[in-house]
Amino acid sequence: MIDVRGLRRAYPGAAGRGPVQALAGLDLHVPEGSFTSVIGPSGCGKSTLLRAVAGLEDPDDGEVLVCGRPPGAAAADKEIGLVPQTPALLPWLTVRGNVELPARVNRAADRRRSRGGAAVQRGDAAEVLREVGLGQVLDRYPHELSGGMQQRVALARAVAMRPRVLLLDEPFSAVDEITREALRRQLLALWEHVRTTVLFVTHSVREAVVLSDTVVVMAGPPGRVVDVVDVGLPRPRAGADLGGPAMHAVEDRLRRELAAAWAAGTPDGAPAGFPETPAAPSAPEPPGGLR
Ligand SMILES: Nc1ncnc2c1ncn2[C@@H]1O[C@H](COP(=O)(O)OP(=O)(O)OP(=O)(O)O)[C@@H](O)[C@H]1O
Repeated sequence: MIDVRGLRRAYPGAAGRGPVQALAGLDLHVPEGSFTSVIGPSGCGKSTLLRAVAGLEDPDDGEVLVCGRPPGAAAADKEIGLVPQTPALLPWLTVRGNVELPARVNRAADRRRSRGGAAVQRGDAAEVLREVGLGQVLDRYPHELSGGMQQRVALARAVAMRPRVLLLDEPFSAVDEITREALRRQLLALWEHVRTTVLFVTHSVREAVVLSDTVVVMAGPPGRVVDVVDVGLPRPRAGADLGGPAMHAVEDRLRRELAAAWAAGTPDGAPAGFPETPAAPSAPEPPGGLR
């Protein structure tokens, strides 16, 4: 569903400095209907990768295909949904209005293209908002919502278009830990319902393991894939009592990989105090385990 081959992307450097090589010949394959997370140290190129898959960054070299087509073409047909780090809702539209907007814009574009032909039918905004627990606030405005609720609106807005590919860039990074856990649960339940192809950028090992089929570990800059880890936990996971030894083993492996990736991406290696030995095994999880 997503194929990235030899992707290179450099940004111009500040005055007197050379360009920043953000991605250095990166390869990635995301199968249809799978949930894939990308983790890696800050600055290793995760967002650049996501933007390239969304069609928002042109590769300097290499190829990106989404649904077998260049990302720009897939995005134009609304086959790609993007949930950014900050929800970017329109303040003059209600919750329902924000979620309906992409479908309205799309219908208008369809009508222009087909001179009044049938509009594309996508998911119902109110139904998707109910799925993310916002059925009671359809007529509220963004400033009346908490940060976590706004992020759920952004998620509902992307999912309502029923995209074949959903891209999420650290969507829960700006909310507190309790809200974050609730959002993870809702994303998991929603995804186990719609089963669209997901590429999810996160800094949280726990989040990556709980949500994903596969976790891609990146190092950099320059950004590259250093490991692809099969999570292998059974589904459905929404509402399941996770947190057993299998889950801790995957988490510990990823923490070791991240420590190595962090050191590899730092010009002088790890700073004093950075753990050189593998992280201690994870503490056992309380029942429910979605932390
Ligand atoms: N517009 C830009 N201009 C110059 N350099 C950039 C630009 N965007 C990103 N970079 C650089 O490219 C590299 C990769 O950035 P990117 O944002 O993709 O990393 P990231 O892994 O998503 O980071 P984080 O986890 O902190 O969000 C970094 O070194 C960053 O400084």
